[in-house]
Amino acid sequence: MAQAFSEKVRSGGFVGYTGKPLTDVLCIGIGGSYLAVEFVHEALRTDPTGAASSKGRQLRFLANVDPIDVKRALAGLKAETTLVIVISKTFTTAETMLNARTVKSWLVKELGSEQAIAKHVAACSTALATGIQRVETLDKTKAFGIDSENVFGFWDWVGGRFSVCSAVGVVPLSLQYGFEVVQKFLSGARAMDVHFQTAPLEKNLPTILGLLAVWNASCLGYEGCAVLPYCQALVRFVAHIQQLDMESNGKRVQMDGKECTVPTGAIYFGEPGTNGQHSFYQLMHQGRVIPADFIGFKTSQNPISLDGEPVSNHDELMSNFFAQPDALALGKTAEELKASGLSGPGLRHKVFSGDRPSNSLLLPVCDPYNLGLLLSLYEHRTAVQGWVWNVNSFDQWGVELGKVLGVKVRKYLSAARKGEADASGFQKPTQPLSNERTPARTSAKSRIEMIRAREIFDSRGNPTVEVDLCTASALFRAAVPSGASTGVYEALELRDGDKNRLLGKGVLKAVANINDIIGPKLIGLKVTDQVAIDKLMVEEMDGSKNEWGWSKSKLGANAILAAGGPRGLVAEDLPEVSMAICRAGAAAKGVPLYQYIAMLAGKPTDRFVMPAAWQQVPSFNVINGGSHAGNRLACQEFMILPTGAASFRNAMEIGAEVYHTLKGVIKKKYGQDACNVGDEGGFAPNVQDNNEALDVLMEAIKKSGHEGKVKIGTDVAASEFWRPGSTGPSPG
Ligand SMILES: O=P(O)(O)OC[C@H]1O[C@](O)(CO)[C@@H](O)[C@@H]1O
Repeated sequence: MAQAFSEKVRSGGFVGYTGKPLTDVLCIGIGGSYLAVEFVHEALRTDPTGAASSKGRQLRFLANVDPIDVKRALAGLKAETTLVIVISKTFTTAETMLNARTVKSWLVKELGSEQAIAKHVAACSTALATGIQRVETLDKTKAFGIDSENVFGFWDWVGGRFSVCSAVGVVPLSLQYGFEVVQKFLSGARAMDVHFQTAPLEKNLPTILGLLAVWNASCLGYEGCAVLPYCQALVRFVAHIQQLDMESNGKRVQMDGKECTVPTGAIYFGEPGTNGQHSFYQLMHQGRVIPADFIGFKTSQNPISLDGEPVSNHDELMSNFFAQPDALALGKTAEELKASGLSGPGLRHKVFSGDRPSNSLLLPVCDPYNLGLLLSLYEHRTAVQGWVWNVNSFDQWGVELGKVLGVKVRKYLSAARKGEADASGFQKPTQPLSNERTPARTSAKSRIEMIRAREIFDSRGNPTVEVDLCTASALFRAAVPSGASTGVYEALELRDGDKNRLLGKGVLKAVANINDIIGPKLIGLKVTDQVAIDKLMVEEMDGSKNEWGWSKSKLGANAILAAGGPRGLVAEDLPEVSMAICRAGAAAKGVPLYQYIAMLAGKPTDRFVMPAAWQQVPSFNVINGGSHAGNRLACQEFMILPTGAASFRNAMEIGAEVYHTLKGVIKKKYGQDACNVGDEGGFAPNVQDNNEALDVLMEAIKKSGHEGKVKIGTDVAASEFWRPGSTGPSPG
């Protein structure tokens, strides 16, 4: 079937939707439905027979679900002349099916009709193998629009990584190189099958190689295995062997379900020689012991001999092929180095321990037949190891968990793009990553889209941090109070300490911490996830602590506060309340800020002293003491709150009237100079104690005619005047 189809396509008997011959083939498949086919294709590309039989044709692969791979695979292809082969044993593999749908949409767009799919898409699957699967898979391929005539089956007991000799490899390779070339490849594979089946064990190559692999991994404990083809045409061979061996034999339990008692499998890697020599061979010679397979060919696919050169280019290559295993095995002792005249401190660096195992496989030439031999040799070698270890080399449960979790993440991403999505089910490191990865930032109102900080100056001329936080719908701005007084429980704000600028009080470091560290981590997070965000900033990103608790000294309390936790109370039972995020959170919830903060703190709002009708009571800071003034008053701030006002406007009027009446009272009692104001605009008369300040204030309230409508509030800043061991406030 594959032969007839490939011949028809190659001869122009089967043409595309617009009647043009199909000269280009794009294979869509992954893992075992891709790697070996690409390896053989790469190897045949420069084989003279392969090169001749594929003239004017292209074979390409699309495996990775990364859309970049789509771009690369389609670059320069014309839909009219392209035949797509969807290769999937199950016809369900997520990456393959998405890539197939993507390319299908390209075909339909380019060719202008869904009908084109029957002419431009074929499939290799377990479609025709057994009754049930035939029906199931043919349904799937049919639903995709593929003509059942162009579905090529193979047996469902063939594992993907062992499937290149089935339709999986035969269809695309025959299309590219002609069936005759592929037949030679198959006969090489068959010859190795027969050898494996019939040769006595001591001469049985796959058995010997398989046993050596077990010996190296399980008895000698070597974890790696380097596959080193001295042939550029085998550039994708190692990738295939990596899957073949690691997916087959990297197992934890044996066939009977019991735990494996020895390590199984190995870490396969490699590069064609001599490239690898200039890369990882250093470690193989003087670092870890890594068993290696050297693969070489007596004759090159592309022989070159230059006049005047001592050897041909292939001989040059093969000199390395022969030299490297010797270097690994024999090494070089210090004595040998000394005997050759070397001495001094550098000598030890030139010692090679040797005794490093390797196999050397020398084949005649890299042609279709020998490629078949090589492929089959490694397939059987893989099976031999599995039998010794008593593991099932033909299952791959290890890839399942990631697939299942991938489905969960996919669901999350899909929901996040549409609106709300909850990342809390993921591991901690995955949560911010998945948020970062969701640029739609989902529910426009509630996701942080941008955070930008800057240095500003407060009313006292002190630099402080201001933050702009944007969601898709609004900008929320917060500036950090930069206090004159510092409570002992306060977290530690970060100042630049550069005495040449702003007396060391600059906050450019804190600003940079927001712009470069905090901000990027918060993009995409929900503004209503206040507690989690504060925890993230305070505990994970900053992480500093002092005797009182989280001190925020690393990133700076001022940096964290602008976006995150409060100026500083480190007491554990207080919620970390962010300013900018908090404002955005309140807006997202549609409640006033005070109510939102109370909600976060788990506190009721019924005792808030504000009329329900207008919600906000201005608080006027009218008498200053403590660190805010140079008087003897210990208490830092006395405030008036016009809670009996009829409206906000009325409250402002009352506040202003009391304030100016107070000025008159103070002037009369203490003189004009007592009307000077303190740090925050309150008067700073030279009163002797707190009671006297309250008396002055009460007099002003009465005099202004607002008695009964105004409450008095204070911010005493107690830790500024109460020192441990002292018996009372000082001063005043
Ligand atoms: O051929 P399918 O069914 O698309 O599967 C592709 C690959 O995915 C795996 O099942 C898991 O990686 C491989 O074993 C297989 O080769």
